[in-house]
Amino acid sequence: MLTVSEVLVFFVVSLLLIEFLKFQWMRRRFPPGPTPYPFFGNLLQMNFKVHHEHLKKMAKIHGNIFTLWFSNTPAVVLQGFHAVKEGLTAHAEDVAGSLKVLNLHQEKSVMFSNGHLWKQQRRFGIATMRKMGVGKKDQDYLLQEVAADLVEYLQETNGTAESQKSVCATWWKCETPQQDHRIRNSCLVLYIYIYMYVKLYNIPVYIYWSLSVLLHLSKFYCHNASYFCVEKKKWFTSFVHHNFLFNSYLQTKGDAHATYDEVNLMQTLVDLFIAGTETTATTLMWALLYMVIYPEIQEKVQKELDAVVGCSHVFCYEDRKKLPYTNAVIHEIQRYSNIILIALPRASMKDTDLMGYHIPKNTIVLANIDSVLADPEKWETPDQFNPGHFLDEDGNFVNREAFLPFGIGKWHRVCMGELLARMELFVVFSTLLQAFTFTLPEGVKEVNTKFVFGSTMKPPPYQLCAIPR
Ligand code: HEM
Repeated sequence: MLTVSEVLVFFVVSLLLIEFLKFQWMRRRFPPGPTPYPFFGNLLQMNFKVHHEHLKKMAKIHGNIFTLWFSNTPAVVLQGFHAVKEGLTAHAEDVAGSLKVLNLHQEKSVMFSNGHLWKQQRRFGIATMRKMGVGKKDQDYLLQEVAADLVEYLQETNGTAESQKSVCATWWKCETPQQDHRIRNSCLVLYIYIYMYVKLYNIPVYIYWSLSVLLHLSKFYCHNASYFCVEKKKWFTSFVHHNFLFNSYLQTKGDAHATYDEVNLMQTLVDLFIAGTETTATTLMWALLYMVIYPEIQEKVQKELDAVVGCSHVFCYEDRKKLPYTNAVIHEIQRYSNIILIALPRASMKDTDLMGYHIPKNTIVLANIDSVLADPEKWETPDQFNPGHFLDEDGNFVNREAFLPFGIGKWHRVCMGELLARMELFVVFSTLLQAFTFTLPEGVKEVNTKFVFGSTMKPPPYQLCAIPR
């Protein structure tokens, strides 16, 4: 006769065995991958997070396309340039679904929508950005203003250094009321938010300030943001009502299949805030950190700026063509800092074949951008900061096909703000390096460059000095 505990053990073992066999049965339809454990899938092997180092190890064992199980949910990972390119261009239409198809998100706006709604919102967003001057001279002017304000701000904050005008404030000392270091670290990000986006979208400063603070400090992401929109709808609507963007949105109403409504509008704005603010600001933070770590590269950039355009030049995006070294450094900053390790998760819209494997409909597809930007088959020195990756033997700028920090594909889910971001990075970075030399504060010898894992990979908190040139 079996005791109660023996029955229990038998029951648990049978359950585990059934789960294990179920996994094995389901796995046969997917690309290979590490063995999933009952209930957890591969979560235990991954320490419950998708870390690029884990993915690298798994790709070595299972190849450039493999399956991970998040509990019972399979995700196909594309690793390295060829797999990512094949998945996101040759099969772009098939894997362009957002996670809505898996019922994980409410379908609204751009990032988390599909089909007609996504196309219409995305097309509207791109057209509106163009209308507002993105990619044109108008945006250059705005960015020049932003950059000039930033320079002025840095010049003014030299108060903390008693003896020297030359030592400008260490950046986190800008006016933060709280002492929480995370808030202090956010300061530069917020500062850049305000200056860039207030001007680009023509919205009153205090709105951007409060929204940025809310988004950033309260971790007001995704569903929280929609909650925010719904709860604060009246307030929000009254402010966007006066805005150019809202007006142009309303003008497009009247189409029988139109997806333009206030909730979509607000969610699109939130998407643009989230996707467009932290990314560029984080890249700029890496940019200055690398200039401090590689002073010889900083010096070379400054020499090029001085020789080609001079010290009082006001930069526009077109200037990049005359400044190949500076342009190469900015590209290398993006490649090396690699702030978004994995593209937005997508889902297969139908059964499809990818690199010889069958991918069933509604499977999550993760394109590992990090593995592309550090693909040893595509970069001469993937683990080194080397602007030479983007220069030919004569010092001319060269584009590299594996440079995909914005994703890939002319239309399908590739970053909507790529041009805007490129312009921002070029104009702000060049202006700052023309005006200042960045160094470590006195007494600081070492800098930690191990990124802080989050929605974007940020540098750890650091301090630097901006010395006027
Ligand atoms: C350095 C700056 C930036 C980087 C590295 C970056 C990178 C990316 C990446 C990797 C994706 C996912 C692409 C994919 O899944 O294939 C993305 C999507 C997106 N980005 Fe950016 N981005 C940047 C700046 C911006 C800016 C300035 C904006 C807007 C003003 C923006 C708006 C968006 C939107 C709306 C999406 C979702 C597109 C869709 O689902 O159709 N991004 N970005």
